[in-house]
Amino acid sequence: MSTRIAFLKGHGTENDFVIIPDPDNTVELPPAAVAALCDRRAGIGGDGLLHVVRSAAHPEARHLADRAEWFMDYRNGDGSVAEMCGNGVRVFARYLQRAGHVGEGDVAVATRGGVKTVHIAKAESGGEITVGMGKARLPEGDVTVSVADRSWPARNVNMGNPHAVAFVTDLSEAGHLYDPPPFSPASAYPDGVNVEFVVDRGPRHVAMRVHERGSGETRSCGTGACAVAVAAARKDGVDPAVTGAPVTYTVDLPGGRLVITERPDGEIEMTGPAVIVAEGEITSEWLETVLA
Ligand SMILES: N[C@@H](CCC[C@H](N)C(=O)O)C(=O)O
Repeated sequence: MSTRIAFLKGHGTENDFVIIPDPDNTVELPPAAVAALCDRRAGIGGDGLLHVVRSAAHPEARHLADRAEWFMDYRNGDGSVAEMCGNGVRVFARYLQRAGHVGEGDVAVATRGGVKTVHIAKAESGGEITVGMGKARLPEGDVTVSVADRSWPARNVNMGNPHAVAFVTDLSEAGHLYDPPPFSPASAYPDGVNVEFVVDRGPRHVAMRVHERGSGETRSCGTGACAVAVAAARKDGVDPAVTGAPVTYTVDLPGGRLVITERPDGEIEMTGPAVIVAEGEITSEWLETVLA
């Protein structure tokens, strides 16, 4: 018997996602199914997938159910699991709003990186979505990233997921980011890394490209933009914990603009657009064929 699985498609600054609403956690999504759904030619297409599940119905989030009704079970486009997705959690909140599960204002979302508070602004004030991303960790130690025969020193920044931030003189320097940029030492990122290449655009303003772990080069990465803002601030000699004042960076990405503020207590907020583009149904015959 054929069943149909509802899906939506959304993006945040062109970091795009297949969204699978599944409140009771009944849809099986093995890595091969996620990769097939995210395939841009033979599937729906996306940098990643947002599996929308009630926290109480998911073994990884049950313990968070009293703090956040919904769990973002995030997957990369290759089917791998990641701790956090900054654009994804904003698109996730937009889906909850569209489905009538939440209204404008604050919503708590459980992620593998902890509970995040997402604020949906009123439509009349632009409707942008802000997420409290938590604090950055800056592990000590030199890191190097390479593309083809070029190498750059990079800053190790952890936003719940791992990042290597390399400042370059021109964004074209990194060439084609088809493959994951090799890094050293291997011990810096035992589970792989997202790599950002960054240029200055002016005071508190940078632009970046990113190669995402598990997805390839994408047009935006929210956790990456936060990692870049923190690395840029430290490079500019600014640490809100020392100055006692928040600092805001504008981060331009190929897919749009994100605004990142780091507060004196280390908490980081990211604001940007989040859009639902389409909705439809996946046929179970297709999924079965793909998984056979
Ligand atoms: N696009 C995301 C990050 C998604 C996870 C990342 N690829 C990883 O494996 O850590 C974002 O907006 O933060």
